[in-house]
Amino acid sequence: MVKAVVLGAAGGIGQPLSLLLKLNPDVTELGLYDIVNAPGVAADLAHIATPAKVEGYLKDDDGLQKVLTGADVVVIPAGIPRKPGMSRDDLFKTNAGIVRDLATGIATTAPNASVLVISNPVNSTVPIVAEVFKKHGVFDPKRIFGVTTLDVVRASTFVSEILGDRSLATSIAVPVVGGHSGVTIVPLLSQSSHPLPPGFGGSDLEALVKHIQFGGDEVVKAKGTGSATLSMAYAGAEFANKVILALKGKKGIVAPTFVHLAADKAGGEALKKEIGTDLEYFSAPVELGPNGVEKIGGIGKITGAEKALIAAALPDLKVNIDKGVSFIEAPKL
Ligand SMILES: NC(=O)c1ccc[n+]([C@@H]2O[C@H](COP(=O)([O-])OP(=O)(O)OC[C@H]3O[C@@H](n4cnc5c(N)ncnc54)[C@H](O)[C@@H]3O)[C@@H](O)[C@H]2O)c1
Ligand SMILES: O=C(O)C[C@H](O)C(=O)O
Repeated sequence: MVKAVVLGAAGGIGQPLSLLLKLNPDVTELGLYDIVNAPGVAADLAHIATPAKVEGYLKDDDGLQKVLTGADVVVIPAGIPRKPGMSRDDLFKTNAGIVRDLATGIATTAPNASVLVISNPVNSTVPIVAEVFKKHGVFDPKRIFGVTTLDVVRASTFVSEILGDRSLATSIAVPVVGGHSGVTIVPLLSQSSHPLPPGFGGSDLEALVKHIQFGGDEVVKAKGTGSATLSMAYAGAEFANKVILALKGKKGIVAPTFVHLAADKAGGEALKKEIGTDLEYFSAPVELGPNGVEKIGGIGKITGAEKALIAAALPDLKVNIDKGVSFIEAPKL
């Protein structure tokens, strides 16, 4: 029995993500919440012949509390998206408050749920959720995840294009570490499961790295009115389905995700040493388990250029993380 909940379920990401979660046969209950249209989206999805019972709620009549009751996995795509010319950080002033309020609802009604944060800026919204949980005395770093899967999906797709075989895209795995914005997105292409062609390097490699780091900007520019929704729904469902499988006891599932490094003390400390930082959050390959984060993996062998990319990511990451933490200012634990 798994209850999955989507907060922001009527939005551009929320609707296709809810559809994909409805298709997961392990989901027995699907709770949808939004400030608009969630009951309608729920009524529509409820007719799909898969096991999940679907319910939709609005803010009135304690909708947030109702949807979160009994939740095992809560995915948050609530909040405004970018328009051309905006950075993800420009979304902070609107989305920080939205995420804080939703996290407060989770902390009080479903403190043991795994929380998957999609709302941008992820590098700041994940610390916001953590600080809210600390304030309520229910902080468990093993259960709070920043969803960076779209960067991994983009890396697989773009590498398959370079290899000239798109059919490989679903089997190509490239670890993407750091965070989820611009230069904090660090693809470790030297560790691609399918190596790049011999001689691929120099400006071609730099262009590929930029394509992955700024893939989100490309979509924002092409759409003109918002950001990636369909590819994000795909990526969000892929990550949520992994979390659900691990929750149900499947072993050995590893995925990059932005986590508090105390989620695995030994792994987190080793990672900090490896990358030379005292940051509390980083996206790293994480082994998932029934209680959330099982193990934080290291970076492993990387090239000099990749070391430089990690070093370039750290200052921005620190600014983003500090901004999220100070927005809530929980008492230090
Ligand atoms: N992590 C990632 O890789 C990634 C990728 C794409 C988009 N995003 C982010 O996801 C967020 C959503 O993007 P979108 O395109 O779906 O936006 P959208 O505007 O289409 O949908 C957002 C939804 O959130 C709802 N909402 C707003 N305030 C709410 C609240 N307090 N409670 C519940 N619901 C609320 C809105 O009513 C709307 O339905 C944005 O912040 C965007 O930047 C993240
Ligand atoms: O680019 C954005 O603002 C949305 C998202 O973070 C993405 O990477 O597509």
